[in-house]
Order: sequence, then structure tokens, then C-alpha cells
Amino acid sequence: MTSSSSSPSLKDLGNQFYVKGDYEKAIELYKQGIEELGSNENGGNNELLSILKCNISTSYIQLKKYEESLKSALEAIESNPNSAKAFLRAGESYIGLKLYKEAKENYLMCIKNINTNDESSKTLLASAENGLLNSKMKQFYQPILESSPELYNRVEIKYLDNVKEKALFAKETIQKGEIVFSDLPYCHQLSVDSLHNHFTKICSHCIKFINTSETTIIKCGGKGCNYQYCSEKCKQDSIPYHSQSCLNLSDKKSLENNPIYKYRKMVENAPTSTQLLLAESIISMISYLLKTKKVKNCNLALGSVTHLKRTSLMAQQPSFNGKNLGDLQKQYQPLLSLLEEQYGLKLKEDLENNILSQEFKKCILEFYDNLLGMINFNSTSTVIKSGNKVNIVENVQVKSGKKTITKSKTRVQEDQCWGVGLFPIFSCMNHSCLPNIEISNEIQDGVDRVKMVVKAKKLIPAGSEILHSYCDENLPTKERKQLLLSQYGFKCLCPKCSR
Ligand SMILES: C[S@@+](CC[C@H](N)C(=O)[O-])C[C@H]1O[C@@H](n2cnc3c(N)ncnc32)[C@H](O)[C@@H]1O
Repeated sequence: MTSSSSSPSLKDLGNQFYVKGDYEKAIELYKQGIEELGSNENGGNNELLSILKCNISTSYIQLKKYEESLKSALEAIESNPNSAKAFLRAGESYIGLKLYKEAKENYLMCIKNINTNDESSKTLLASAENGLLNSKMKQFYQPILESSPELYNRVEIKYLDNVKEKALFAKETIQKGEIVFSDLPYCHQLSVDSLHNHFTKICSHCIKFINTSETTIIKCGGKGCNYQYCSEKCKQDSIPYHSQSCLNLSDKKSLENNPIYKYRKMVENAPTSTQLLLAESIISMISYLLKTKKVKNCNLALGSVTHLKRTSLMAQQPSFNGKNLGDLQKQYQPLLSLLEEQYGLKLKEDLENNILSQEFKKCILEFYDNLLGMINFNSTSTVIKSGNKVNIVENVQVKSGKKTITKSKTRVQEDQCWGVGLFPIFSCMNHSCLPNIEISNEIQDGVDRVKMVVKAKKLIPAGSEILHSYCDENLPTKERKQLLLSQYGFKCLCPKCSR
């Protein structure tokens, strides 16, 4: 609370009630202070007037009455247009009102007006910078969260600190076993080995097993294309993207300009990986979104690409498991050059003119890097079970007297495949070796797309961070630490690792 030597009694008294958490009473006293100022000769003390209004705003923020807090903050700015704190309160009120653009403007004004000689300037600056990052984060993610409240209404995304950057939080208390949130990928792909083993049995869109005794398989329609669907809906949902990459849906002329066709030619001799397949489906999606000028979705796609990437993360890349990363980079190189050639200008234009808001523009040059970073660090694999038991025949070596002979052995296993997806909300979750959530494996039944369902592993109190384990949390500490450092680039400081 801001304090000053004149009109001390009512303001200081208000502050005492504020500290005790009686915000209504504090507001009443600050208001009396304003009245008193107006009726005495100190009426011209605008600085004090601004402080009192600012304190009223702070109290309303505590009460989550953001209309009122904003009104007081704006009045405080009117009384003293140089008050950094009043701009800070206006920023916080705008966040409460979900007006993120306005929030950002006010945080910037706060930073501009901070008096560095002031003792509290460091705290003020930290709050404003945090608020600024938070409003950027919210401006991007809030529309996704609000687009499907049935999936995301229990969670929110906030800027946490400069180590973890963004994080996912519980908006309400969630009991053990309850669903925390579900997430839909904006891009997903069947793994290379599942494609190889199960392609004929799996829907190319929702990547679920097709029960052929009940469902007729629907083909893509492109001559020679082996894409297939479990329903008309999956086909309808998939075709706009798939037609960008289906070499058989393109006529000869457009085939030559087909990015996926070019890409496949380029990587003909490169090893194929699931991640590369995912990259392919990202190109298809971007291609489709740009062509159809679906700016809102494009914003989601491209915004995620630029936003999921974290500067500190990319800076750590060279120190990662060099071999792996080097290999991956080599694999991506043709894709990156292709993107540049194919979309370079257009993409930049679109990014600048239509898609990205101001703060993303600075990311443009890093776009391709971001794509790589995003795929590396944010894709999540998901296993899909068919419910069918299958016999797996394996060759095993057995000893027979002094000789070792090969025998075939049959093992019964549930048929399953796996794929990778980019899940925008899921990928905001940070790691802990003491996670409070787990991925539910009952996920795929009854849903028409690949959906990630996240359940509480223990009670999650309202306001706490939602955390999952990026590795097997039962591994020995040393192994976990090494794995997290080499694969995700951070030193785990969770309570289990610090013990
Ligand atoms: C999938 S992202 C999680 C969201 C991320 N915080 C962000 O802002 O985009 C994974 C990255 O977050 C950071 N991270 C996650 N958990 C962390 C932890 N426990 N300590 C430090 N950094 C962490 C690491 O940089 C990691 O590579």
C-alpha cells in the first residue's frame, strides 16, 4: 500500500484494514480520505489524491471487482499522469476484464513512468514486466481456452517466471481421479512403425483402429492414395489438410508445386522419422490455412509455432545431447529450406499483415527455428489401443543342450498403435518428478479425434500449478536429471530432485 506524510490518518487507517484483508472497510476509509482532501485546502494535492484512488483500485482488485478497480485506476492516472503504480493497477484490472491489449499498453506505460530513484522501483518493474508477459500469454491462449470451455474450463495459463516461463494452473480444486482438462491436437501423425504395422486398420485422420466388422472403410479418393477413414466426418475433417499433401489429389502441374511432393523428393535419401511425418502434416496445415485465409486458425497454427518456442530453450540447444540434435537438424534442413522457398515471402507477408500481432513480429526471423523447437520439445506421443487381442509371434533363442536354437513363441497382446501430436494446452505443462496429473489411457473411446485426457493423480488445490512428469519418475534421481537435461534442457529443481 502506498503511504505518504499528508492526510495520514484515513489513508494509513485504510492501509491497516487492507493488510488485515478487510478490503471493503479499506475502500470506505480511502474514499473518506478523498472527500477530506476535496473539502480542505489540500484539494490541489493531486499526488495524494492519486495514491488514495490507486489504493481503492488495489482493494477492488483483491475483491476481483475489476470494473470498479479499473475506474479507480483511471481516475488515479487522471490525478497524476506520471503514476507508475496507477498504470500497473489499470493493467491488472484490464487482465481481470480479459482486455489483454489494453493491459499490455498500461504495463508499458507503468514501465515508462517508473522512477528508478524510488526504493520500490525494482518491485514495481518486476510486477509490470511480469504483467506484460502475462497479458501476451493470455492474449494468445485465452481464445483457445474459451473456444472449448468443456475441455479447458478448469485450467488457466499464466506467465510464471523467467526460468519456466509459462505454466498451467488449476482454476478450482480438483479431486484425485477427476478430469483436469482434455486437449485436441492441432496437428497429429501416426508413428512410422505403426504406419508400417497397422496402416490398413487405422483411420488416417483420428488414428483410431477401424472395426471392420461394423464399419466400412472410406478411401481418400486420390488414385493410388492409401489414406482411409472410419467415417465421413473424419474424411471431411481431414481432406482440406490432406489434399495439400495427397500427391494423388493434385494434377500434374500443381504436383510440381506441391510442397510435400518437393519435400519428399528432397528427403528421398534421408531417414524417415515420426517427427518428420509430423513436420509434413504441419506444412499441410499451414499450407491449407494460408490458402484459405482462415486467419483465426492460422493465428492458432502460426502463433503456436512462434509462441511455443522459448528463447531460453533454443539458446540451450547446443548443449543438448549433441548427437541426437545434430541428426535431427540434418533431417529438418530440407524441410526448413523448402518452407523458406515455398512460403518465405508469402508467409512473412501474411505474418506481418494479417496474422501476428505486434509482439509476434519480432519472432518472424526465428520462425523456422521455432518450428524445429516446437516439434522437438512440444510434441507428445499418445498410444491408441484397439481393444483386440492379437498374437505376436517372436523368435526367441533357447538353449538345447550345448546348442542355442531359435524357436518361435506366441504372445498375446492388445493391438495398439501410437502417434505424435502437438497439443497446445498440454504443451504448456511443466515437469515435476512429483507430478499431480497423469494421462488417462481410456482416452480414445467415443471421441472423434485424437484427444488427450488428463486426470488428477492427487488432490490439486485451486491455484496450484498442474505438473506432469516428462520422464519415468521412478527412475533413479541421477538418471532422471540427466535425461531432463539432455532432452529438455533444464536442471530439475523439484523437491524430489533436491532431496
Ligand atoms: C513443454 S514446455 C513446458 C512449457 C514451458 N514452460 C513454456 O513456457 O513453453 C517444456 C519446457 O519447459 C521448461 N520446463 C518445464 N519444466 C521445468 C522445470 N521443472 N524446471 C525448469 N524448466 C522447466 C523447460 O525449458 C522445458 O524444455
